[in-house]
Amino acid sequence: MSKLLKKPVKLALIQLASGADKSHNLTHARDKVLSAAQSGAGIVVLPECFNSPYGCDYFPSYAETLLPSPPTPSQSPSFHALSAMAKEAHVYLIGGSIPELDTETKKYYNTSLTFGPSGDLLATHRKVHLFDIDIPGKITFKESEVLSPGNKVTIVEFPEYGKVAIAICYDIRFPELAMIAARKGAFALVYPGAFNTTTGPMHWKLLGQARAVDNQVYVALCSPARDEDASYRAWGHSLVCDPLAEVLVEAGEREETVLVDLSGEKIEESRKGIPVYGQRRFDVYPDVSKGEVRFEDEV
Ligand SMILES: O=C(O)CCC(=O)C(=O)O
Repeated sequence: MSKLLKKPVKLALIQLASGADKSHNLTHARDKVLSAAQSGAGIVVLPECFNSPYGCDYFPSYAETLLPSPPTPSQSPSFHALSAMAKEAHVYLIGGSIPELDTETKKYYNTSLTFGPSGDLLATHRKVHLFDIDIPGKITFKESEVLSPGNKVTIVEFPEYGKVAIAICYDIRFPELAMIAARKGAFALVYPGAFNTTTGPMHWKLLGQARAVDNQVYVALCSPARDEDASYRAWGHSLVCDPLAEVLVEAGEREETVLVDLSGEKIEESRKGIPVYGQRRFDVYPDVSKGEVRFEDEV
């Protein structure tokens, strides 16, 4: 048995086409999750903001309340839909992300919910690094105008398989999160994300491969499908890199589900062949996974 990934598993990334109608987005996601499970997937991933269009203008009107947990169905229809689809499909479901409103603090977050095959909530990740960029003439985006950042590293244990790290989109640009998760024993880093037609071609695949080669783990990036009429045009190209940073599977721009088999042996082989994993010089520089790392939400 592999140390990190207890048994092989099929991973599905659903490059979902979402629109303005939330309840349609939820039923559409359910259909896709069920069909991924029918194709043999044990772990299924949805994209960032899978229940809404993506953009600062949309966060408040689509936001749902998650706390105290569990929320009621009227506080969070997406929580209940995700829980039900995980249970019905009997999969581990990394439910992309949804806009969240904490009614106590009045703060909005970009939040990912992960459910187990019994429909139980396993993890919540609020996007830690907000997408604030300004490339003149190309793209200016300031999530921090509306959203607040999360404040923890998220690693979730899937009892049948092992540990998976979850972070959202822009979080992938910060290698520390990935390094910490890999050194804490994650076999995969999963990023629901919605890059765009400027930074997508520049960095999407490169960042997936970079996090994989640095950490010798699987890396999965799951985008929404591109909507040419939307104010924010997602890059698409959902992909999975193996621990040698080879891209195993890559979607196009439209709605599509990509499936790939993950095996623990592949992680161990890659680490045996190129043993950087055990050659680090923590006498020369610090190990970011040690010391001040927050794994729990600050209340
Ligand atoms: O980092 C990028 O280029 C895109 C990030 C993004 O779209 C996001 O965080 O939602």
